[in-house]
Amino acid sequence: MSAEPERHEENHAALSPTGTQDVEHVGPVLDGELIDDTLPQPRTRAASGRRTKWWRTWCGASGRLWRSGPLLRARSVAAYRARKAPLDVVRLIWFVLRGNGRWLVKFWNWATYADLRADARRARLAGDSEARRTAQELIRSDATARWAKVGIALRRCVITLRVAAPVVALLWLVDSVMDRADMWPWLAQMYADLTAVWSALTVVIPVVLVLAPIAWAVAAAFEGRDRAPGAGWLVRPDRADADSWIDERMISKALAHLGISPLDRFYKDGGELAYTVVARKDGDGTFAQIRLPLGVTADMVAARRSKLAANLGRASLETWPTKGDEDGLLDLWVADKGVLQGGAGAWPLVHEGQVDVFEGVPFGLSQRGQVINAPLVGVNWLIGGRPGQGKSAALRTLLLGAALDPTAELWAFVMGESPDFDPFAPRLTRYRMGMDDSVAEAATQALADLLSEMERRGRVLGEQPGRPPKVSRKLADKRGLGLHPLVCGIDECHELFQHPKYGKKAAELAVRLIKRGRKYGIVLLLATQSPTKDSIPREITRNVSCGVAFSVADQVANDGLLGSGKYSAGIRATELRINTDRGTCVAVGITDETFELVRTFYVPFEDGADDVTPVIARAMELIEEAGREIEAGARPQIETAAPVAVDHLADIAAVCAGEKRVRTQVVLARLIARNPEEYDGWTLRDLTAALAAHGLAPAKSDGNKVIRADDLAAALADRQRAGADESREEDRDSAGSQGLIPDRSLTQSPWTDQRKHDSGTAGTQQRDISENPRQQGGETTGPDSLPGDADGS
Ligand SMILES: Nc1ncnc2c1ncn2[C@@H]1O[C@H](COP(=O)(O)OP(=O)(O)OP(=O)(O)O)[C@@H](O)[C@H]1O
Repeated sequence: MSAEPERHEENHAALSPTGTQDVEHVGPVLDGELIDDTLPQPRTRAASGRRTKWWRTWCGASGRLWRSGPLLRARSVAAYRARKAPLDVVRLIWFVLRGNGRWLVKFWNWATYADLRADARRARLAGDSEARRTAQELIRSDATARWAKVGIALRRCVITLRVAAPVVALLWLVDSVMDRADMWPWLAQMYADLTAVWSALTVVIPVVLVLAPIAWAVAAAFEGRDRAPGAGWLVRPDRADADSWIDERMISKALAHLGISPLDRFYKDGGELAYTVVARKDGDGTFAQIRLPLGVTADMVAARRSKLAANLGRASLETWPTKGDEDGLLDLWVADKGVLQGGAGAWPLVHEGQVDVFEGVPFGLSQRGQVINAPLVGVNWLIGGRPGQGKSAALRTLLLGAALDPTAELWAFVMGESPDFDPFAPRLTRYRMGMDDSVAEAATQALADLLSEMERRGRVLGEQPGRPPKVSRKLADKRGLGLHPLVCGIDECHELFQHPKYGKKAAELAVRLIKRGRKYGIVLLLATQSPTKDSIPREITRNVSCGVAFSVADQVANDGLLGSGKYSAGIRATELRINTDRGTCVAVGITDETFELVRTFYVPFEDGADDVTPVIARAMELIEEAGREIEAGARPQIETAAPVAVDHLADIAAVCAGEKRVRTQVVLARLIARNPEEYDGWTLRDLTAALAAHGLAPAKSDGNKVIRADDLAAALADRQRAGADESREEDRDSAGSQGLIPDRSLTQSPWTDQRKHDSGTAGTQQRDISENPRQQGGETTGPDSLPGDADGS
């Protein structure tokens, strides 16, 4: 405290000038302002606040950018390259040296005709004097030609020198004796140009002298590089699987160590593989297509799949070397590590949605991670694999999809005691489950009925305008025709085909159906544990369009399900591990790809989890909304489902009556007015097709398309004549037995069968449709007639 006044005085003393006592001395006066820092300082604070805010934003943005994906990748690649730099430099030097070495060898081989000499040597060892002489003559003639070329080149140099030297000497002489100002202007100009050229050369030559060795080194490094194709800089160290990331280099390396001798020779000779499709991301993996060198086929690579998988750092299941369009083209798809272990997720239609079976049913995820909409109409399916790997679940998914199409009719037969399809009962027109003979009999009868139905459908199709070759959505929607999709699933079908009493017949019927039913909207879905030639007829395995193999034990089962030759082509369900890969299958025919590795959707129905019943409930609602129902009484019989065929030609003639020619649009309008049920929805195309069926075509009149009354009259007369001839023929052949007499059971209509089975197996009472099949020990509780319209149309 006492120190303060003293310091004050000292300050005063320091400020007082000497000798002036009575003047009050103060320090220098400074202009200032009293600032009360307790008061707010708005402007300064706001400005600095803005600066801070801006700074924070900038820091945040640059931080985000710094941590962003591309920069992170660029940084990690840069850091990786920096770490590798010393090694890279050493490698580069080695490449340059090796490149020069390779050039030397090439030059030596060229200069000494090493290749021709080798030919001559081989010929001598083989005792082929003719070949040896040819090689020696080639060496001689080549040497003569080569020296001749050298001679010509030398002569040209000498001539050039001879002409150029005197000119240069003369120019130098003139320039040294004459002043440029005294020269003719053109001569002076020429000297000026020459000087300019010379100055340019003095600049360019040193640059070239510096660049040439660099270019030489680059070219030598290129020549001396590792011969495995694929760019090393593609390595992505930031990836978790950087050690096994797939690019051309990795693939080439992996192929080089398969132990295929022609491939090894190819690499030894410095060959480089040609990639017709470079490695690129394809769904959940990488795809590349490689043209294999001489002597190597895709099958040879496929046969060494596990070695290839090991070389690529993958599991066998993740490595798919298959034959491309040609034997020498290798299609290679390699899954991202571990990706196939995840399931396909929930079935997309489990909670909502409807299906058009003509468009397909969501079946699973392909190896590319895309949803596969599996075709149903126009194909047949054979699903197989070891027990408990997902066959029934896959069949159930397909049938569930079909159930969500209100126009589809579903039949199901389970040749064993399994409740897998019980929840379908309300939606099934026929359903039998069990191991007894009656189930085999019912299934065989169903196949026979399907065959009869197929024949009926063939006739109905033949009567349609333009004779369409197959059932389309449009035709399937025409209620009265009875051409709706009819899907019949048989689980554990080997039990049926091996049945001592019905097996042979069932197999025969199934083969006929598979061969011919596709066009008529009749689909057979077969599932089996045992796809051998004894349990499934060869003709079935040969003719099904969609083959699905879950984990199978051997090549026989594999090819039985997927088609012969598939195993050797690398399409192998044997690689699927039992239980581990449950629900994953190899499928052919379900897309345009040669094969698909499918993780199938799973709709649970086990251990108290039941997602199937709600879907079936929805399917029933859809049927109701569409005005259809599955009830025996309201169903039309198959045989009578086809309406009385409408005579299109007669109708057209009728609407044109009294007029010489009528425009096609007018004819169409009149047809619709005459019989809307038949002609509503017809287009000019349908009309043209209906005419074409009788050899007619619209004519042109004043730029319009017309139908001429004369043409119609002639066509009607022709038809009448042909009809008369036909009936005469029939009279002659009164036995009416041309062609094969179909088996009796084939002539029975499904309806007849349904009526028969309405009462269940022999001795049982007719069941109420609300009965539970389980209570019946596998009896059908489903309604047993075809879906149709509520109105019975
Ligand atoms: N796609 C799938 N995803 C996940 N799990 C599945 C899948 N498919 C089937 N599973 C599981 O596998 C079990 C067996 O399936 P499923 O009954 O369909 O096999 P299966 O091959 O028909 O057997 P079996 O030949 O004995 O009838 C199912 O209970 C289910 O747990």
